Parts: sequence; C-alpha cells; structure tokens
Amino acid sequence: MITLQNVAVAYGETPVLQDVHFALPHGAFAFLRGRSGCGKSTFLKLLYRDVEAQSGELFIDGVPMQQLQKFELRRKMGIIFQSFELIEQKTVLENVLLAGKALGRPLAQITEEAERLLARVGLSDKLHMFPAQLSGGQQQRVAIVRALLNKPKLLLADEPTGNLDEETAADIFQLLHELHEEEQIAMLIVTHQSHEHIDATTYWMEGGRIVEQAATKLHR
Ligand SMILES: Nc1ncnc2c1ncn2[C@@H]1O[C@H](COP(=O)(O)OP(=O)(O)OP(=O)(O)O)[C@@H](O)[C@H]1O
Repeated sequence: MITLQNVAVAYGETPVLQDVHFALPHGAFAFLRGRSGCGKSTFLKLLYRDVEAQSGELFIDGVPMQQLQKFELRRKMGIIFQSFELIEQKTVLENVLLAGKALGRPLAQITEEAERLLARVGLSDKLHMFPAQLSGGQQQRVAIVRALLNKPKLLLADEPTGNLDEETAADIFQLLHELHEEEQIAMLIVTHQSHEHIDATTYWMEGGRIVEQAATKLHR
C-alpha cells in the first residue's frame, strides 16, 4: 500500500534519511527497528507528512503522495506515540471523538463506534474519566482507539510502549496484533524490543536507510 523509491529527507543541511527504498503491503503487521538516532521517527513523520521528502518518490495505493492533501492522507492513517498525546482536560470518550469530529462525521455514528472500540479494549467503565485517572497502559488504549476511530488503512506507532512496564507493553503489543486482524488494518510500529512471539515483518534501519527486511513466521 505504501512504496518509497530513493527517498531523502534532511533537517536543514543535515541529511537524515537517504536512498530509502521501502514497500509496505496491504494488511502488513510490521516493526521498524534500528539504533537510536538512525531516523525511525523521521521515517514515520515522512509517511504522515509531518516532514517532506527532499527527493524521491512516495506512493500510497499507487497514487503519488504529493497529489493528496494532508487531510486526505491522514484519513488513511492513524498514529500513536510513546507519550499518548491525550488532552488532559477532556474525558476518554471526548478524546476519542475528537478524531471523528475533525473529519466532520455525525456525532451519533462516531459515538457508537467509539463506544464499541473502547469496550473492545476493556475501557467501557472509563468513558467519562480523565487521562490522569488512568494507568499508562489504559491511556495508550485510548490513544489506539482514537487512532482507529476513522477506520484508517494504516496505523503508525512510534515506540508505543516506551513509557510502559514490560508486562503492560506485552499486553499492548498483543492488543495491537489482535486489532490488526480484527479491524483489517496494516500497522508499522517503531520499537526497540524484539517480539518473537508475534507474526510480523521487521524492517531494519541504519544510518537513515532501510537495510534489511525479515519475516517472522511462527510455527504454531
Ligand atoms: N526537528 C529536527 N531538527 C533537526 N534534527 C532533527 C530533528 N528531529 C530529529 N533530528 C535528528 O535526526 C536524526 C534522526 O532522528 P529520529 O528521531 O528520526 O531518530 P530515531 O531513530 O527515531 O531515534 P530514537 O530511537 O532515539 O527515537 C537524529 O540525529 C536527530 O537528532
């Protein structure tokens, strides 16, 4: 669904991504790994158009990304971060609904969908609580639901469990993998950990390039 050919990104004069070739198939569940500072977050920002490519070609479903308005692109993608990025003054339900309101969707429709997804991630009893009243793992579940509310085809995740303990992190990865299957959504997840028990493709980044791709197939 996403193809990059010979893409380069620089911050000012400093090159960060170069000679990037990458293909993410529809429905993929993929990790992006590599040493600190190699360019992983910048790569996600490039896909989300938070930074622009200096050169190269980027396609989404065969269409050059430059031809899409940012809002059209972001309708196809959701994103979650290590720091959850929830609005502290809004309740769980209000945080989730923001994503649907931003696209002008009818309130009744997005409320029904938000309640379904929040129940799916085990938060039906927290709808009217504020982020500070939730654990880190629960906050990340809210952020996941917010990212999925508009039924994107791709979820990008930048170290989604970086602020969580090991057990909670494993639960979140398990949840993401289940949602990937249930909601038929591709996921590209930046992570520093290996997740050998999850069927996934791992892309490795080094010095601003994607250097390797490896598929893990589990034998169950
Ligand atoms: N806004 C910015 N302006 C200038 N340089 C930046 C900016 N953001 C990132 N960089 C630099 O670009 C390089 C890649 O950063 P990036 O955050 O993409 O790496 P990363 O692989 O995600 O790192 P980490 O694993 O530590 O999060 C680093 O050298 C960083 O200092």
